[in-house]
Amino acid sequence: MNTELTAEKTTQLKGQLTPSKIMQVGMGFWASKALLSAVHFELFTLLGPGPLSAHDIQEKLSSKASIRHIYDWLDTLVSLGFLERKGLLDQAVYSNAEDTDFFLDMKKPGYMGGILEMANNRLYKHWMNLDEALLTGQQQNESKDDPHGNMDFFSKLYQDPGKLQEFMNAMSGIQTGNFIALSNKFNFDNYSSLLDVGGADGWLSIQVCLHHTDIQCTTFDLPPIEPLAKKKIESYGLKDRIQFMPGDFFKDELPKADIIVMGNILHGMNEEGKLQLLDKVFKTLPDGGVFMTVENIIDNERRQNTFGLLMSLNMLIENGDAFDYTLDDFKNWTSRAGFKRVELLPLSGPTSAAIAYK
Ligand SMILES: Nc1ncnc2c1ncn2[C@@H]1O[C@H](CSCC[C@H]([NH3+])C(=O)O)[C@@H](O)[C@H]1O
Repeated sequence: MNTELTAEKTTQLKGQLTPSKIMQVGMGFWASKALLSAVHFELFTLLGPGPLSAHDIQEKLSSKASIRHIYDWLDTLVSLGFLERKGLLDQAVYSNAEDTDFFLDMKKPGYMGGILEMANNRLYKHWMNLDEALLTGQQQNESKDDPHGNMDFFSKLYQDPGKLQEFMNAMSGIQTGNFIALSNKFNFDNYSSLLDVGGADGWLSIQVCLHHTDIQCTTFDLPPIEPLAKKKIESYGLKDRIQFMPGDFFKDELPKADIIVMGNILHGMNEEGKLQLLDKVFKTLPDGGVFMTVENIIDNERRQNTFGLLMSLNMLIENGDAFDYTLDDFKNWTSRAGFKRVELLPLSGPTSAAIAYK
């Protein structure tokens, strides 16, 4: 059978094709930025107490843009489902949609906008240089001119207290659902101690302790984090159960624990750094101990987890030669370190816990 496409068939085929997905993704930064600006201006917090008109919003933002453009921005957010609206233009009042009210009102406990604040303030402009990153393999963030890789950019980032706090909030924002899911899904009953390496302000330890009364946690991170972590741990009344230990996971010994967790740590390393940390973790754990990472583990076929794949490109932007990985990769590295078996525990959305048993 002649399988060549005739001119007529090609035209027919093209008739069925539409560029809508290409346009949606290609121009997706418009929609992304409209939402990120709303987070930046705390629009969903402004609307927390109740509906406002476009004029009210313009005034509260001290905006000098035309009211027409304020309508355009707000109605974009309506069309995307992030706002609700009654009436039209000068008769309209705007209110939060259910999800933005829950997750993006800073005055509500479910607020997770930290990651979007950081996306607006840092990642958006660093991603502008993805072309350069793909050609050079070099990181494109604040440490672009002095790159060292393997998460070394933190020493520079943390010199700015605003950026330090913003980064902590971003990490809590992106991981809250995952840490709660991990606390619910993993059986912590057989273990009495947990160490969270690179535990930031202690959010994972807090969630585990809130869900399980018999476990003691240590959260290990760089010294500048200590005051923020202690404050947060105390605010949950957990200072007797969660200890902050300052240190450098490459240079210092890790404290002993039955379970060692790393959330979004291994992906920030090149392969050598990953193997070095895994060796250290294996030596620190007792027999029967457990190691788990909480990351956007890419599916083994590398076709499904778009967010995980994009996160890996984000690691190129942030660290140069660092990358996210599949469960097969994890199995390969952990078995080289000496672990017996691995399993995958899906958490929320694109994130899973990859678990290795000693
Ligand atoms: N060399 C290092 N030693 C200890 N902590 C580090 C080091 N380099 C980076 N970090 C910390 O690693 C964390 C990476 S971000 C991940 C934070 C958290 N585990 C979460 O899942 O949300 C940050 O809190 C950094 O301060």
